[in-house]
Amino acid sequence: QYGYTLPGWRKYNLTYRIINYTPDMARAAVDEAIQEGLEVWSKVTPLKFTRISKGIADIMIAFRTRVHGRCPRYFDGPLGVLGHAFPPGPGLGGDTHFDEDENWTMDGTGFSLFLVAAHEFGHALGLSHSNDQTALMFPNYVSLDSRKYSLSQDDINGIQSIYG
Ligand SMILES: O=C1CC=C(NS(=O)(=O)c2ccc(-c3ccccc3)cc2)CC1=O
Ligand SMILES: [Ca+2]
Ligand SMILES: [Zn+2]
Repeated sequence: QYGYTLPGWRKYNLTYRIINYTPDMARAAVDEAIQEGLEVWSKVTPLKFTRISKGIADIMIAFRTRVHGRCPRYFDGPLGVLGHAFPPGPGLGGDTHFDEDENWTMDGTGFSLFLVAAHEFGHALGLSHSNDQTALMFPNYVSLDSRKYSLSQDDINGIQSIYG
């Protein structure tokens, strides 16, 4: 059963901004992985994501290492934690950071940015972890072939319990 849900966004039109890029992947590949990670959720809810290239977006996306900016959570170097996202809300709410010390790839060798992004965006939309090991919100990374990846019913029940 999906984890209990935090209050979600009180609007369906959300903006996102990619602050910086990882050198591990082509920019276009990063843009695509982020867009697909968001589409996983917008496909099953009334949510709409609009990309902006400057100013403050609801979901600010950045690649960071160790202690970074005014973020209260830190990264731990290669492996371990791959990313973190803040639940819906003003300011840091919704912001999603990826650990730049990881090897981000789309070919299955390193970590799939698409998969980790989809998981983190689940948090940025208000979902917590699920104990259903087939769920995207399961706490442990399973390197599936992200091409044929789809949401589990548990994820869908969870997100629709907030934005149904
Ligand atoms: O709140 C937390 C705390 C710890 C986390 N660990 S992680 O960054 O290594 C991570 C773990 C699992 C995933 C994942 C799980 C299922 C499918 C795809 C990715 C992504 C990131 C991820 C996270 O969002
Ligand atoms: Ca790490
Ligand atoms: Zn952070």
